[in-house]
Amino acid sequence: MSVSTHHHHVVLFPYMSKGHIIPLLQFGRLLLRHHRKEPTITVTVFTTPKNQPFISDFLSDTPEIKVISLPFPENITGIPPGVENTEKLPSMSLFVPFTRATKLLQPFFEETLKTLPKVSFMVSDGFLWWTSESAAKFNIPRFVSYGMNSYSAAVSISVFKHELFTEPESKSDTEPVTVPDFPWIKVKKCDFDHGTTEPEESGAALELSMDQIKSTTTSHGFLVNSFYELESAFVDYNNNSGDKPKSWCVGPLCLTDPPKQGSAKPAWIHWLDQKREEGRPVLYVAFGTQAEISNKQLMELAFGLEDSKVNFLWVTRKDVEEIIGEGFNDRIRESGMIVRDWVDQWEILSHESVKGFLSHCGWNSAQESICVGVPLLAWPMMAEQPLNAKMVVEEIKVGVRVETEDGSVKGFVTREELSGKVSKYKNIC
Ligand SMILES: O=c1ccn([C@@H]2O[C@H](COP(=O)(O)OP(=O)(O)O[C@H]3O[C@H](CO)[C@@H](O)[C@H](O)[C@H]3O)[C@@H](O)[C@H]2O)c(=O)[nH]1
Repeated sequence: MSVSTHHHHVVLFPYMSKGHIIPLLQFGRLLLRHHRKEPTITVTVFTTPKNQPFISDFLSDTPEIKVISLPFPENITGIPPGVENTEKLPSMSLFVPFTRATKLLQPFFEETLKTLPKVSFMVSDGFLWWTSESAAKFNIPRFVSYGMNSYSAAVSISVFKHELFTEPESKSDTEPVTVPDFPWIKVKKCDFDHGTTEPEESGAALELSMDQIKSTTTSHGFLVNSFYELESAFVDYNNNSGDKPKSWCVGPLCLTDPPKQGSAKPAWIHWLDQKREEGRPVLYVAFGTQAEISNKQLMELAFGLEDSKVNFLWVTRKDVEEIIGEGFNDRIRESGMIVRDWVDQWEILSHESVKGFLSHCGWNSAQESICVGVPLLAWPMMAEQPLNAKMVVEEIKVGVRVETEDGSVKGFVTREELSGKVSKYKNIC
């Protein structure tokens, strides 16, 4: 198959986690939209069989994007058979073996590349470090994307460059330390999640990070799902520190989501409509696709919401009633709705009834909330979420932080803290 010289073919390869898949699919949509008048671009997305249905469904408005599945590796120690997405991992402590296993896709990826029309450029996830080797073999410029914003990248780079937390005796987990390149920002060691708390696993996690960083620095560019005006000082910092590829702000990618096409309204939208008619503001509660919340913490959250007397729509992967026991659902029948389905979060956040978002501050969720003008109650749990929460609260000033009992990111949040913050927050939103 040949293509004209004016035609571009772009390959997208997202990491197998919905928080990473969604923005890259939105980027694919954006590319096609720019070339709608004169279709001169084709887009191919690579994934694995169990991720394909979600991707095809997400792209149902854009059937011209081709999706190719490569067989996900089998018999990986610790990874249950059939798990091809971090959402299905029994624990996020398996992040390193799961991510390492993706390298076994490389031969299939390269065999398939040979059969495709010439690729103009590739955007692959930073976690799939090995795709930069494939790109080099085929002479394809590779752009890297991690799904994170420029603020968290810049703060992490500065902390790493100045070795802020490398001296073992230097800082406790929760002691605030000034970031040298951004003296108005203070961070704590626990703001930087290395994916594991086990010392024997931290070597493997560090090695994986180093491979990912190395492949990033040799990439052609860095795509950031954000916009320059939101975090210009941090975009400039990233682009002025010399040795890395230039970063390009291509967001907010959530704005590429197509308008709803007259499909039947789900029950939670009806519920939000009803709250609008009653004139009751609603707090939306959701923690993305991979946060791990213990049953004890989940109960405390439920009681905190109940105590605060706020109207809330809570989207969760857990069976709240089974964990809390009978009675809770009856008590909150008037004020709360708990949903265990996949929802259209953008549709919920855009609803007039939703006046606040209790969020883990995954970057997609935080940016979606910023875009629709819904203030955040920031409860970061892992990955770069503590930095996103800091940005939202201290930099953009569109949120209030939920504090843990011991000040650490992984610490416990009490019902009193939650109900207190929700009440305080009700007054500002
Ligand atoms: O029922 C649901 C659940 C989620 N979403 C969407 O799924 C995405 C979730 O992404 P995000 O809010 O970023 O959360 P995570 O899934 O936790 O994201 C991971 O990936 C992000 C991007 O790299 C990181 O910022 C996070 O720390 C990391 O946990 C968002 O677009 C949501 O709108 C839905 O539409 N419906």
